[in-house]
Amino acid sequence: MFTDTAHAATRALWLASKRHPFIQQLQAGTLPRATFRDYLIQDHHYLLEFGRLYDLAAERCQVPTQAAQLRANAADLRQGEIATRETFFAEMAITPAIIAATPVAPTNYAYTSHLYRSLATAGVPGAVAGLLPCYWLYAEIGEELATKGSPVPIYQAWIDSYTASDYANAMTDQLALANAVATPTNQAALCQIFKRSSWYELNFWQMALDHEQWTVAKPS
Ligand SMILES: Cc1ncc(CN)c(N)n1
Repeated sequence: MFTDTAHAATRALWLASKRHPFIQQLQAGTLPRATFRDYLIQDHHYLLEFGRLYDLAAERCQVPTQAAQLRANAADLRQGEIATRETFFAEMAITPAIIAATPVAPTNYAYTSHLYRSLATAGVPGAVAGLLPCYWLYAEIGEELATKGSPVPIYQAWIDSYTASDYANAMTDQLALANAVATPTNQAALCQIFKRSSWYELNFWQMALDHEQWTVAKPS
């Protein structure tokens, strides 16, 4: 199955994400609040693009049941993960104006661009493969962190949001969709896309930890 192959091919990258200092500090409660705040702002930009990708993939999808699932995924994302973050934003004094004034950081821009590229070059299966590590890796990180928890309530709430049953159900549907769109012909390309998304997931933690900025000048 495609998901087994992709998961096996990215084991080392995923382990690096699970052991990343951002995750370790979040679990220990030592992650600076300013770092988490910046992560939330960048991640909001990311999640908006994620929803748009689902919409675009749904528009292009020729299989009605899969198109319906992609549309449902977009709705679930907006009513679930994106909506959940509103309580975090209130606690961290993150306003729509602050989000709008914060440029998308280079790694975030590159990751979301990779997702659009995956749709452009490998169609709906490419988008599905590119989006899958986002769900799946966070579910695994949430599961691992849940066993220890975090002493900081907002970090614990973040962990809880990835172990909630609706997130787990969405995960199962994503895996089934990925296996449905994979074929012997496209599987190698999908695996490459999945791997690259996994690499960007790892770099996203580092981006947040570094408060990454455009080094020369922000493109307008
Ligand atoms: C970058 C990133 N990757 C994954 C997730 C979990 N949906 C997220 N919120 N942000």
